[in-house]
Amino acid sequence: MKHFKTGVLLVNLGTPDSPETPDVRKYLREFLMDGRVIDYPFIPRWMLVNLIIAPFRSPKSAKVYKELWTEQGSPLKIYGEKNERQLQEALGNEYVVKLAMRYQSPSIESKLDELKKAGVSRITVIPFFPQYASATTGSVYEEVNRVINTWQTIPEIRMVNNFYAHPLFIKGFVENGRKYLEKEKFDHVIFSYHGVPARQIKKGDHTGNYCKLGSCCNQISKVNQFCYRAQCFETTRLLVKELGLQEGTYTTCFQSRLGREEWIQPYTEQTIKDLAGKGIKKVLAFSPAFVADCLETTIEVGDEYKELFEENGGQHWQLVESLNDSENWINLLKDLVENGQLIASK
Ligand SMILES: C=CC1=C(C)c2cc3[nH]c(cc4nc(cc5[nH]c(cc1n2)c(C)c5CCC(=O)O)C(CCC(=O)O)=C4C)c(C)c3C=C
Ligand SMILES: [Fe+2]
Ligand SMILES: [Fe+2]
Repeated sequence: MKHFKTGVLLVNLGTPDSPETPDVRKYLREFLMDGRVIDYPFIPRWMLVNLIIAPFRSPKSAKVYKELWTEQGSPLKIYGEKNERQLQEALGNEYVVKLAMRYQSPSIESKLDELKKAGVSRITVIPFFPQYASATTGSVYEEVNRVINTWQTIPEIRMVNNFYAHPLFIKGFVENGRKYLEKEKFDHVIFSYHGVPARQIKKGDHTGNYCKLGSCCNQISKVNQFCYRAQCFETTRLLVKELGLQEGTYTTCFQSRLGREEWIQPYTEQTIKDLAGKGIKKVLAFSPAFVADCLETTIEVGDEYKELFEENGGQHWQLVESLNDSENWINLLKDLVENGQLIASK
């Protein structure tokens, strides 16, 4: 029997082409005009994005992107490109590995086209989001389907949905965090995940009334297996268990709220103020919704939240780096390609 190659499409969110305001504006427009990110009808979404967010936010975001940018470019993209090479090497020449970005470049369409031209007989799509959200994983699925639907011949496609409970994902963050925990004593550990609007979580509840965004998210069951908030809590539980943290010494919270709508809670900013107000002085911060360090980890958690903590009386704030180009991350990607995902934990 002849063997044909398998394609692997790695997809991260995307980043501006440069940290200059026009490129940041172009990125924000494409990103926020996605109906899964700002899920308003087209006209109100267009007005909000083009008349309010893009003009006012772009120069401010460009300023922080300039702090993040390195000589090689945006860390999110640099790590993604390195992961593409690392995974290709780990999998060998039976596979063709390509990296795409959901927004800006390189596009999903261009990379699927390259896989088609390479003659692959099946494709595994791995969105770089540990926890499923409609705004991220859902959006990658939608775009992959849109492109594939234009093809005459549609190959076998497998799409990884999540890996928030995968042992290698947990191991990666545990090993990164342990380095700090073994060196010094922290008063508290924060697990800060990217937030989403509360309404979007409720929209994803297929029963219509199970998720109250409260203690219902404290365990994963058949009913809420796709709840982003519940998946984040599950990641925390698994990390806490492996790290041996005591009850009351850690908090799960949600960062990066945009706009006036309610987002999932507790908010990271409020958590930081509350902890500092209680006399907590030393905090170790994990950001396990991201597999690569980016604006949201390095700048928001690493710099801005550190500043907020110190302004409120905190003394020491330490960010745990993401999986980036680590061996654990490449082993996890290899396992997702070869064995599929493990849904939830026991
Ligand atoms: C971890 C997964 C992510 C979810 C869920 C998510 C939801 C989400 N994000 C916005 C708005 C913005 N996000 C921005 C940056 C950004 N977001 C993620 C990941 C998730 N977003 C990443 C990896 C990044 C960083 C990219 C980088 O270049 O380093 C930004 C842009 C930056 C800024 O101006 O603050 C916005 C805006 C919404 C509205 C949303 C849920 C609906
Ligand atoms: Fe985001
Ligand atoms: Fe929930």
